[in-house]
Amino acid sequence: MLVQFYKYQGTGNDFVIIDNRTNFFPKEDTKLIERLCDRRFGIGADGLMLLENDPETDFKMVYYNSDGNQSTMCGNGGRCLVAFAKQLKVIGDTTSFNAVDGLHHASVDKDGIVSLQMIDVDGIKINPNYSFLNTGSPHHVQLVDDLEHYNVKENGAAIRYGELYGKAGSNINFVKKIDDATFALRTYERGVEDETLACGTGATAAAIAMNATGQTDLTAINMNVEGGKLSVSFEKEGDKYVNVFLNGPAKFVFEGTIEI
Ligand SMILES: N[C@H](CCC[C@H](N)C(=O)O)C(=O)O
Repeated sequence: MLVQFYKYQGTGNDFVIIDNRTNFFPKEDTKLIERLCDRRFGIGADGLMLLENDPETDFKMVYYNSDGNQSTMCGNGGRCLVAFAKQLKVIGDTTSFNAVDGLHHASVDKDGIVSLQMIDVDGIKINPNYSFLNTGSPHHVQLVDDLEHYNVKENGAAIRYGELYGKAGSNINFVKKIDDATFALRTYERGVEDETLACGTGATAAAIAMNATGQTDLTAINMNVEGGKLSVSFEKEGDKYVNVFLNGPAKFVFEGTIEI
């Protein structure tokens, strides 16, 4: 079967997107999804998303990591899917959609910046050398001095597969403070099993963790990632973080067809 696909990227976190509103796609075929994400034998991407119909909202988001397994929420993927839905004229400049972690609202501004509301965050675990929180996906966050030269893949894999996070694992974020309003971030992503150029739920987790651990008192924070610039804003309600938004570009790269 010949399938139309669309390639999007959000600050270098890249995705294959397929319009699956007719429910034709073989969602259980892990090997197929892994091949479509393979950068030599397939299209190449950090993840694959299906746009599907949803009875309550504009659409449903289904997300798979490049290992072919369905996974938890993808922030950059969610932003790219909103841009795709706008391209398809499924939505205008604002939308509500359902994803694995529930209902999301989003908007697209005149410059194509997509602002995605993330889930509320509470129950942050703060340890002396790292924090752990869930922003739709699980994230370990730790400060690193020489982030530029840090071996993210080796050190990230060691923590992700170590005793801290058991079978489920976690995404691993390494952060460096630039100033009170800006942090640099590099992320080892679970399910990609490598560093990605950006991680949206990771940027969200890092920004909240920097506030929760007193690195900054600000609630609107710039996150400089390898693939560009994201920003995160939120409000504190006691120990909870609400009205959490992940903002940044989400760009169409190319479209094509592929035999599956
Ligand atoms: N790899 C993540 C999901 C994608 C997260 C990332 N691409 C984002 O933008 O949030 C996980 O399995 O927890």
